[in-house]
Amino acid sequence: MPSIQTNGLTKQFGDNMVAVDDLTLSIEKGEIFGFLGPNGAGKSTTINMLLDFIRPTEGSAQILGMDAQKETAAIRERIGVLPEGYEFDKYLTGREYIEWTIETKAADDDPDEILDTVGIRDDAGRNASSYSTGMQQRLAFGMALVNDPDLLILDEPSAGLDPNGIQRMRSLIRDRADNGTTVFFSSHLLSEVEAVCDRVGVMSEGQLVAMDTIGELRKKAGGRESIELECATQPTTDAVDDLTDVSEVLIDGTTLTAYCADPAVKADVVRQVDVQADVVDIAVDETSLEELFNQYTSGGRDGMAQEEADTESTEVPV
Ligand SMILES: Nc1ncnc2c1ncn2[C@@H]1O[C@H](COP(=O)(O)OP(=O)(O)OP(=O)(O)O)[C@@H](O)[C@H]1O
Repeated sequence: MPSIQTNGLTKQFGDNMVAVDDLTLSIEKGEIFGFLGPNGAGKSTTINMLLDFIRPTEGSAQILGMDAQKETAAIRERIGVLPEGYEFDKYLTGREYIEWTIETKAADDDPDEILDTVGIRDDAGRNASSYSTGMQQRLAFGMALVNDPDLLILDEPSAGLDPNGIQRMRSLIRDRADNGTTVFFSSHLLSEVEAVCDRVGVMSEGQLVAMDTIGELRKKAGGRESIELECATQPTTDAVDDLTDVSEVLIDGTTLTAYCADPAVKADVVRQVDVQADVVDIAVDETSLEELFNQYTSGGRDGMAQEEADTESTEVPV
């Protein structure tokens, strides 16, 4: 049984805004799934439907085998949620928030242990509203960990965290997943996702345009490599115009950058440019995560993104 299963999940706001469009995905127990996408891609709307904060226009979602709309109370008992921008009021301390969550979930966690785990025990007696953004994020994460949930749903978990906090969050996520907890988290931080996720889904304009491991996404994106040549004189694009596997050429002064669809063409690029402008230095770069992300999200339902969407939709178990 998948921990999260959605079938054709769709949310339309008003007449024109389709925030989530026909989303079908399946996330297995113990998996760490990164839900990626630029601002406005539909990540939070999806999470809000999974949590029954808003109702889908069409489609359905099951959480831990239960209907997300009909069995909300039973689901809440078994999941931990870190919402985006949790707002703490000025009446409760950090410890009281953890104690309140333990009570609400009828759990038997030790508040100090959780405060220690997320690194805010020393500040537990202070009003949570006076915490820095990162400390509030740690506290909200601590609340999500109460009752050792079977599924953690985290909306932008590293928002506001310093490098130490991000590191702690990553290792906690890994630990929990190793113990069988499923983790679903949204992020627009590609490095974050690559560091911790088993698999990612990429959203763009409400649609799931790709779903795979980062390594596979990189491969499917063409594994585009760039080669940067520093020349003695200014090169022109003529030197590489005839090479079909060069997808793009940029010239900046005496530097020529060629993007190669097939890595094997790099040697030809060097040879041709050397004849024309005398190559003095060479640097090679794999597709950066940033570029990869742009390739998947800039095309929307057109171009490569569409091909990926079509491929992926046949692979999604329903
Ligand atoms: N209540 C609403 N009414 C109308 N439009 C909405 C509503 N909520 C979200 N939207 C729109 O739906 C789209 C998806 O928004 P959503 O918040 O799900 O994106 P997101 O991927 O979580 O973005 P971010 O990374 O910025 O949080 C956006 O265009 C947003 O403006």
